Amino acid sequence: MIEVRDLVKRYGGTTAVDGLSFQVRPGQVTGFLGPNGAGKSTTMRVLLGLAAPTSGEALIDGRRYATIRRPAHRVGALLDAGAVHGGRSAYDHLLSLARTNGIRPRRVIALLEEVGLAGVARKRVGGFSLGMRQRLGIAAALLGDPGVLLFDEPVNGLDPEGVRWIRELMRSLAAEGRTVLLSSHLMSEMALTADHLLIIGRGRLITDSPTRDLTPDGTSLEDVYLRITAGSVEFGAGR
Ligand SMILES: Nc1ncnc2c1ncn2[C@@H]1O[C@H](COP(=O)(O)OP(=O)(O)OP(=O)(O)O)[C@@H](O)[C@H]1O
Repeated sequence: MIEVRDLVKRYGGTTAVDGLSFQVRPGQVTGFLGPNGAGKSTTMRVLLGLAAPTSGEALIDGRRYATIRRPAHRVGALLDAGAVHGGRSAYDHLLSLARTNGIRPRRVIALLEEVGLAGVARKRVGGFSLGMRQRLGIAAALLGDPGVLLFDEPVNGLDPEGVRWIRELMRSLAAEGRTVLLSSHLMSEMALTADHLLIIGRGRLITDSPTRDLTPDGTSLEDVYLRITAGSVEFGAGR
C-alpha cells in the first residue's frame, strides 16, 4: 500500500509536486500518468527516500522509506535503467545488491532466468541494449520479493516483445497481491495494463479512477487523457 498525503516538493522556485494526495492499493496495477514535468518521477523519488518532501508525507505500508527495516523486502523500484555500472556483469551487479540486502545468490540466478537474461548473465552491462537494461533493472527491483513496486516508464524504448513481457509481468505481480505503481506515456499500453489510473498535472491530482470508468464502451484512453490534461501542459517557467 502506498499513501501520499498533501505532498509538496519544491526545487528553488519550481514546485514539482503541489499538494498531492492519493492511495495505491494492492492487487491491481495503478497507472501514474501526466504530461512531461507533471511531477511523477519526483513523487516516486520522495516515496523512495531519494528526495525529501518540502511538506506532507509519502508512505509505504504506513512508513516513510527511511524508517523501513530491510527496505528491499518491502519496496522495489525501477527509476532509471541507465544508472548501472557498465563494467560489471549482470550477475555481479545483482549479486552485489543481493549481498547488501542479505539475499541469497540463488535468488539472483532465479531472477536472471525470470527476466530472460540468464544467457547473458556474465556479459558486461555496458554492452547491453536498452531493453536488456530495463530487464536488469526489473530484476533488481524484484530481488527482495517486495510487496510494493514502483516502475517509472519501464516500457520506454522496448520492442513489441519487451512491451508485452512488461505488461504481463505487471499484471502477474498485481495478481500476486502486490501494489504496483507504473508510469508511462504510452496510452494504448496503459489502457491494456492498468486497472486504475492516477492522472496528475502541474504537481496536482486531476483524476483518480478505475480505468474502465474513464474509457467506457471502448473510448480511447488517449482521447480522454488529452482532454483531461489539456490545461496542464507547461514547460519551463517556475510554478
Ligand atoms: N532535481 C531537480 N532540481 C530542480 N528541478 C527539478 C528536479 N527534479 C525535477 N525537477 C522539476 O520538477 C518538475 C517535475 O519533474 P518530474 O521529473 O517529477 O516530472 P515527470 O512527471 O516525471 O516528467 P516526465 O514525464 O518528463 O518524466 C519539472 O519542472 C522538473 O524540471
